Amino acid sequence: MGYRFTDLTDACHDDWRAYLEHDFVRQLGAGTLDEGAFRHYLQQDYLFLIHFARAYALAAYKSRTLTDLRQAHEGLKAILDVELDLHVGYCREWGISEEMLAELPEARATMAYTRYVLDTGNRGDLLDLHVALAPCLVGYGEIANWLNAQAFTVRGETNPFEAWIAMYESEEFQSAMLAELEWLDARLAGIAPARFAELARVFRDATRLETDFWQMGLDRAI
Ligand SMILES: Cc1ncc(C[n+]2csc(CCO)c2C)c(N)n1
Repeated sequence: MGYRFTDLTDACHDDWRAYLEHDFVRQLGAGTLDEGAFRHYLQQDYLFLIHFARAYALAAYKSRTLTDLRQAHEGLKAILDVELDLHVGYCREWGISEEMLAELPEARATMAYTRYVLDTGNRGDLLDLHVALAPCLVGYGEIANWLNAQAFTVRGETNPFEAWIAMYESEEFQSAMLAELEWLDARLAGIAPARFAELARVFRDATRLETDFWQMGLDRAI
């Protein structure tokens, strides 16, 4: 019997749901999230994205096939050439200047999560690294879909966080998420139970660090 991505979420069901359904996410969907908390999250997310780009560079280094090397290169380019600019533009709309972003102190939750991902990729292989990144890549797509299914979610102009939800429900983002799921399902299909247990631990750790990232936003913690 082969493993698949859903076996990772099943193996840490409560942690996975706690991340997807966090108060930060609920308040964002309802449009009631404190704007200062959202601004704090956006600022730390800028630092997160920079380390995420480094993780793609590590994925390039860890690649054993030209296909994986190209995929990592595309991911790195997408963040450096497109997503960071979009994020800086979005921050500007929320009153956060590029100068402020350049001066930001890094919150402990940001450090913990991003360095955990990089360390997991460093000591492990490309699959370890992808599994450490999966709560980020797959989780945000699932969060947008989950929010859309909740009665409390407010869509449209009246929700100040409409653009955030729209970004992660977009066809472009959802198809990137599906491509990642396909990649993971193909690799997980051939592994032994002991290897699955290692990966399930990585996935659970990274999921809990995503939850801490939401909490850091809510608490405006540094
Ligand atoms: C804490 C945190 N976790 C996940 C994401 C989502 N995200 C960041 S980079 C990326 C892949 C490249 O598009 C995705 C899905 C985020 N923004 N912040």
